[in-house]
Amino acid sequence: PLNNEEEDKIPEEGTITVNEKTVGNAVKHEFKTETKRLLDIVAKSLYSDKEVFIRELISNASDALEKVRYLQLTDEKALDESVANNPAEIHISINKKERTIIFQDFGIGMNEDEVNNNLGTIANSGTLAFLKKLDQSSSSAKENMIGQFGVGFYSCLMVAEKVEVFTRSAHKGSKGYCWTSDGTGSYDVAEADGVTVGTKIVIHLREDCKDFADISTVQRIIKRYSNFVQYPIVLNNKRLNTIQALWTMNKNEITEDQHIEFYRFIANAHDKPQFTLLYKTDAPIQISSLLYVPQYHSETMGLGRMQPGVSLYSRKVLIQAKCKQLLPEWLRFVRGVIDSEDIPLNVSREMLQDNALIARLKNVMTTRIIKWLLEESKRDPEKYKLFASNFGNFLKEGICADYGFKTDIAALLRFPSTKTGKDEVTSFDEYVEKMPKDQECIFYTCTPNRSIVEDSPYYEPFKQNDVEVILCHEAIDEFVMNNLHLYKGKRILNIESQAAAEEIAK
Ligand SMILES: Nc1nc(Cl)c2cnn(Cc3ccc(Br)cc3F)c2n1
Repeated sequence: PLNNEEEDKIPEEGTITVNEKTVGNAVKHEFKTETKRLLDIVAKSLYSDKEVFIRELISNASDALEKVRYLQLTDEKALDESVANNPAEIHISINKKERTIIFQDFGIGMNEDEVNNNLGTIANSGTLAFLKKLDQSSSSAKENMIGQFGVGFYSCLMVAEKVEVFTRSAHKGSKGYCWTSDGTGSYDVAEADGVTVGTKIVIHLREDCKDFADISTVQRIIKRYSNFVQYPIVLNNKRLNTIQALWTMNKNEITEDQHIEFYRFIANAHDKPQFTLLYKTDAPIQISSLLYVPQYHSETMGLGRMQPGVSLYSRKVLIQAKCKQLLPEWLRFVRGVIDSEDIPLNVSREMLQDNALIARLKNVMTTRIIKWLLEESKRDPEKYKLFASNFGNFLKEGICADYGFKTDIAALLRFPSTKTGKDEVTSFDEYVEKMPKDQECIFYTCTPNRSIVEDSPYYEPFKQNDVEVILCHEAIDEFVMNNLHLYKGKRILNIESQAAAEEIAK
């Protein structure tokens, strides 16, 4: 929610005027049937909530700015002179009275062909084929860029009773065009004068979508989805996006204060992170991630179950906040961002459920997080001991619930034993390392405290043979040890079991 002075700061009235004039007659085009079907699919299912049209148009504008900046660097002389004086910004202007929201970018713009084809391109590849490709994990970034441009734009037809697009390509000598449609069956294209290089999209909102002409609604949506877009987003003359997408920077460029600020922003937290991981990889999928382990967590204070806290981004644009499918439940204490350009921007909440790519992303990230925690345990054993004790329950849940990573998670556990000092702990690896050569099992006992073990008859033979016994004080430990059952080939036995009595009698 906006606090008052901030609300005051943004003028109510939009500042983008529409002075373009069409020249000559408009050419009417029927939407190809494929296009119409795609329109329906997009309007009805592809987007879980209408508000994402703002994200989509901002993303198109950002891509368009990227393209013109690239051309300025590589082929300056091909560009219209006016380009050099245009701001590399995205302007959004809303007008409550007229019920309009206008997006203007000073990007690469479109020529007549693109105006006609960018919408058609994806429909040409067939609606279902397109949607299947959208869902495929292998689709490369450039492929879904087309999808991005085309489908993204469609989304504004979900909220519009009429759309006017004024665009002029940045390439020297290009004419300006005006594309208009009410999203039903056809669209008009006409040449236009007075068009600035780039693209201006004037959306006349439907009655039931007038909220998108409300300043605080639009500000909230932009902050939520597009807060990390690399170009300034100016809403009614107020610059919005300020926090940098830290995860795209290099590790040594980021200060600890930036981490703390970013962590508090994305985790909506007030503490500091105790562990930080900046992880990027290009194969098997492109991932840029910045993850944090909080200092504290709410489950110990019985304040209810922590909600998963990692958000899914694609090229700095939010896809899904606190996405449940990104990590297994037992890692719900991890906070941060996972950004993958291979995820189609338009993927909807439903598609995340069984998306093959998401499942692979989850596997890669779970493996990397376990490795990260193991590294932290070696970097600072004392600090890690505190983490293992405060967050041990999450790890133990991972062993009981999460197949495939049991042994790796077990290596992260820390327990006292009959050989550790009072406040000391040991690990399975340490236990196995210290074991006599001929010992083949790991022994443990579940006991409320250490002193009870000393007098236990079961412990007697282990004491005699100076065999270390792991001490488990938590109820869940019995399940953990049973579930684990083996650690690196060593059976894990409760000293009260028959098997243990046989082992120690050898
Ligand atoms: N902002 C922006 N800039 C550029 Cl360069 C392009 C290229 N395609 N698109 C999507 C799109 C396609 C057709 C129509 Br009509 C409108 C529209 F937004 C773009 N949007």
